[in-house]
Amino acid sequence: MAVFTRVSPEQLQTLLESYFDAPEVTEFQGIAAGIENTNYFVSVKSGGEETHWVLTIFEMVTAEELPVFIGLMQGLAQQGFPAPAPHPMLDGSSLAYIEGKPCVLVPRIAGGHLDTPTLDQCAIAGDLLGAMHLASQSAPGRRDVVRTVAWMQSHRDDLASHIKQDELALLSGEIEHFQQQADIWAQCPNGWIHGDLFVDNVMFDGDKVSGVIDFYHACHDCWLFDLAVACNDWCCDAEGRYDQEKLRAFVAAYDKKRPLTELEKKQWSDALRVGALRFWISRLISQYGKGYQHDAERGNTLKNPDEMKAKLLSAHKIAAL
Ligand SMILES: Nc1ncnc2c1ncn2[C@@H]1O[C@H](COP(=O)(O)OP(=O)(O)O)[C@@H](O)[C@H]1O
Ligand SMILES: N[C@@H](CCOP(=O)(O)O)C(=O)O
Repeated sequence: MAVFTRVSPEQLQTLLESYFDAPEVTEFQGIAAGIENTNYFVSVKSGGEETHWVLTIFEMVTAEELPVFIGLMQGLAQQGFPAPAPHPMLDGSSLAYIEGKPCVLVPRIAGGHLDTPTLDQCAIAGDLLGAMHLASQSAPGRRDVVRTVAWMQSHRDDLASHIKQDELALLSGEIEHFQQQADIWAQCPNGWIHGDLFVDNVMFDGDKVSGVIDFYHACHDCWLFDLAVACNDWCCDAEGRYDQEKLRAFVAAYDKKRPLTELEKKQWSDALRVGALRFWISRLISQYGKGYQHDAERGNTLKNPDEMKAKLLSAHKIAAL
């Protein structure tokens, strides 16, 4: 369940009046999926037209952090990329508040996410990610990467007493390996990355992509990491078994859209390792970390860190492109 903030019909009406002329709410329903924010489906009639939206209330992301994400989504949408750009209010601003929390109203995307993508759908996602990287070049704003070596090291120290010795050794070794390659990563093409292009963040309506959601991990980083994070989910199962055909299809479609450099091709296995490492750490933090977000009382389901460890270990065996 993911409705952490309850909104009354009166509160919703007041909010919608800042977006629409004489709005009449025709649908208002909490969305069960999701683990971080509160989301509601909202439909509104205004000026004789009915429109469909998702109201996202932010539980973790702060009002100070949001403008850069809003600018990115709006910039991508202007380029024709299917990002649900926050709708501006009548005064032109896109960041609203409800119950003292920041919120946005975004267009409702048709369809839903896939369960297990096919080969063709992996190719579609590869093309989509390449398109996002190209389109984001003209998007405004900048957000520095959060999951740096320093971030990893500090969480490794917090996690040390919770995980097994061999896991701690693996974690430390991988962080050091990543750190030693800093000069190489600095030479890889970079820009805005989605940062979390898992299967559940790409919506399909029939055979076509209808939208991409959850841009709240987006930041400036190596594009190859974004490709790796996506492939670790789209082309690899929970036991860490890569599907080589899907991997080839995903990467080939991406490469066709945004050709990979020779250095990126060489770094492929290392990128998959870093991609898995970052999410292994974030899932461990959710489970054990200080001030962790996904506590059981809120009804959250923890994502299994072992899956990311398995992917990390398998990524060692993936050849260069
Ligand atoms: N723009 C949208 N259009 C349609 N459904 C959406 C939209 N945004 C979110 N959702 C729905 O809400 C769910 C939770 O959204 P998500 O951003 O993944 O939440 P969280 O960050 O809390 O995990 C998604 O799985 C999807 O079903
Ligand atoms: N995709 C990540 C979780 C991201 O969390 P969200 O709340 O931003 O959807 C994972 O699988 O670990």
